[in-house]
Amino acid sequence: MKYRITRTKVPNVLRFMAFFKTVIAKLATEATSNRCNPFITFVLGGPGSGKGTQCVKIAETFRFAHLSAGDLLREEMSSNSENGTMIHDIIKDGKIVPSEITVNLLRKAIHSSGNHKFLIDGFPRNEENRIAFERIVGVEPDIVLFFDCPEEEMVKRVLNRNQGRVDDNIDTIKKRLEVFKKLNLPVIDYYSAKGKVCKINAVGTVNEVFEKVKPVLAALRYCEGRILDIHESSSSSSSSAAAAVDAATRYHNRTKHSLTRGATPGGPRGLDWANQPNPFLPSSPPSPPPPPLSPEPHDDSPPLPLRLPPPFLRRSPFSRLHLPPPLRLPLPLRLEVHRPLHLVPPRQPVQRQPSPHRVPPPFPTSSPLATTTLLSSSFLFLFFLGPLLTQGPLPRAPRLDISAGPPPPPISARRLLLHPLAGGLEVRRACLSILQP
Ligand SMILES: Nc1ncnc2c1ncn2[C@@H]1O[C@H](COP(=O)(O)OP(=O)(O)O)[C@@H](O)[C@H]1O
Ligand SMILES: Nc1ccn([C@H]2C[C@H](O)[C@@H](COP(=O)(O)OP(=O)(O)O)O2)c(=O)n1
Repeated sequence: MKYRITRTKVPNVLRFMAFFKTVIAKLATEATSNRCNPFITFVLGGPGSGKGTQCVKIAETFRFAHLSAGDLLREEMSSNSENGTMIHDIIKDGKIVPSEITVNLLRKAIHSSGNHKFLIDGFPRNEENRIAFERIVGVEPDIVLFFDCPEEEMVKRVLNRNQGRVDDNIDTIKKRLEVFKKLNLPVIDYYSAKGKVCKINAVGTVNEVFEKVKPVLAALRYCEGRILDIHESSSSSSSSAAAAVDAATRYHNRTKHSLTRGATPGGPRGLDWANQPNPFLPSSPPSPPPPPLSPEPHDDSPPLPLRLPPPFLRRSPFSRLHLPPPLRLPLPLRLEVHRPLHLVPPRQPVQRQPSPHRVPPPFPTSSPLATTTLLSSSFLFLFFLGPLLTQGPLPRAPRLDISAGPPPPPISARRLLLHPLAGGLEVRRACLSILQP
């Protein structure tokens, strides 16, 4: 069963192309800004667990910017600012400074640092801190390092710290430990549930603990598909392995295999996704063609107007979508787009065989609604309408072939095609017809 799709109003299609270009540009901008997001590591643990000590080593070795919330607050406290006395009193009492103050200090430090990888030490201390950071700075941590240390060890270390801090005394430390258990552990639980916490046993010498930290940081090179420029600056036993990884990373960054370059159409060195192989071609051998459809009942009813909900009707009514007589579409469905599939106009038109897109079985056969959901507007848009309309001149007869297997419950073609389009395909005044050849 074959239907021909023709386009009748070129200016409308141009408008649609402009819209499509805008969408692509927006996606590209988002992708770029994602790449520029800072890499945030929250470093948590009780008072005296060794957060600051380990942060200094991590920052040196892996070139992170180290921002200690406590240090920023102490600086603010001694700068005679209007909040100085308040901060002093809160810290001395072992309590937590209002989030707005701490987060703004952190935000300024992040923006002025010039780095893009941060260790944020001693933050967030409570849920309020966490929520304020997400609201004001607008990012979540990529990972959370949690230094787990027994209480008696923490007390011993704090009392030996000897930095003249107003809160390093036995009375304040007891309160801080209570605050840690009551307010900070729930934050750690929150990030644990999100799979972001890396718990490190903080017992042992400084170097022993650092040996446990190092592999965590080294693994971040490839965190979430991003290649971070995380390199150990000190010589290490694994330096030859690291050098091999670096060489591979540099190679990938130089070539079209780069994960971070050329993601926009017409990118550097002519890398253009449009010229890349069609990623949707099936890798397995094609399955045999489905048996032909059973004969259809004749239907003389006039073509159905395509009803689009507002706001799609704002400018002008959508044109009619001429549908053939009701068609039994047994399952599974197969859509074939007889056009090369590109999302942007190729420099050189590439001739390709039709690319069949199987709607993956098992198809839910019981509910027509479930079926139409699979053929959603974005599906049609991405795989059929969008590519067609951005290709420049259409071929004489672009075809959308719908073929189907033996008949389980019948589904009307009107329902199948109207429902997804009416669901929100944002095409203004495009004029499409589906015609029987
Ligand atoms: N692994 C360790 N073993 C023994 N002492 C440590 C260790 N790590 C840190 N210290 C010492 O304990 C004290 C508290 O460490 P610090 O890094 O300031 O902890 P935090 O930032 O978590 O409060 C410091 O005097 C530090 O030198
Ligand atoms: N997010 C934060 C971090 C620290 N503070 C206050 C309260 C803390 O007891 C002090 C000292 O913090 P700091 O991180 O330097 O303390 P420790 O390194 O855990 O001993 O600062 C805060 O109010 N909010």
